[in-house]
Amino acid sequence: MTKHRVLQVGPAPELVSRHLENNYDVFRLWEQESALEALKAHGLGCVAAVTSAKYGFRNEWLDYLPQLKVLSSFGVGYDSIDAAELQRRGIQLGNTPDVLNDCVADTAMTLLLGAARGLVRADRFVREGQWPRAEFPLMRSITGKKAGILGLGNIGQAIAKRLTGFDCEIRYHNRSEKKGVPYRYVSTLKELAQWSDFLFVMCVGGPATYHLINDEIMTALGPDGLLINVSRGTVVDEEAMIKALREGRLGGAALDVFEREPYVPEALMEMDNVVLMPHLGSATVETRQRMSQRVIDNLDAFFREGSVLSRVV
Ligand SMILES: O=C(O)C(=O)CO
Repeated sequence: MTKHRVLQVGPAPELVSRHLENNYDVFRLWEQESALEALKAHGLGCVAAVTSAKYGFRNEWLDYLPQLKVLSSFGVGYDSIDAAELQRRGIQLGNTPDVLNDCVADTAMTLLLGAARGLVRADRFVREGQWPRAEFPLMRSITGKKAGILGLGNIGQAIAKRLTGFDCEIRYHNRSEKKGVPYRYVSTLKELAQWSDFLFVMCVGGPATYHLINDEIMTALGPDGLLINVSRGTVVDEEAMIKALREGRLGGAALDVFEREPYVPEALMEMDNVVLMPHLGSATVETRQRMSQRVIDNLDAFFREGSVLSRVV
């Protein structure tokens, strides 16, 4: 039986790459000198493509992929892919939701605990031999505090569940109120920020949420407030955040995502009240294994049954 031709946009985890090599006729786009030229020459036969939230997918490629029927993407976020354009062309898009909820929520808690209690600073303090000579500053308690969540989807709810264990009071803001959740809805983001000690950003990325966290929101969160972002860097106005942190209008920031990854502004690296992670939200062996399997299952299900399992469009 002839194998379906699959366009692989970027390097993938071993499990995915091995499955593709064993079951499909793979065209490895990232190894080509010019993606567009390569697609002009070889795109015609590709019926499927595999990418990730990180590598995304460019609309300009679609003109050279007339037989493309399905795109399977590694990651829950798809702001780097134009889902509406795929839908318009009748191309299915599959992603990897749910299998990473707990892991991303754990990352959010790691950032909260690390930032509020000064873990990174304290580690540096010990390693640099400062302990015998100096007093480490008092940090902030977590238990019983007010936690706001922007975006109470499945991951937001997994964060809320963890915060409950710390006796935190939880409120949230979404585009609309969510039925059947035990947390209070706040109708404006500014009001939520004003109320919160910690504000978790867990909404989707893309144009609809671009710079939702702006100067006004950070000022509302205030000089003792902590901003935690595990969604997309584009949701936070990075320049405004740096200014607010510098001027003491925002207490601190704990960030897994940035506006121009992997570039992180120098100004943030110099700040003691900032904790930085290189987009590791779902980066554990167990979770990446489950995400890899979903990428494979989405693709195989399409060819077996005509529909991906986790369908975006
Ligand atoms: O899956 C995604 O989109 C992520 O960014 C996980 O960190």
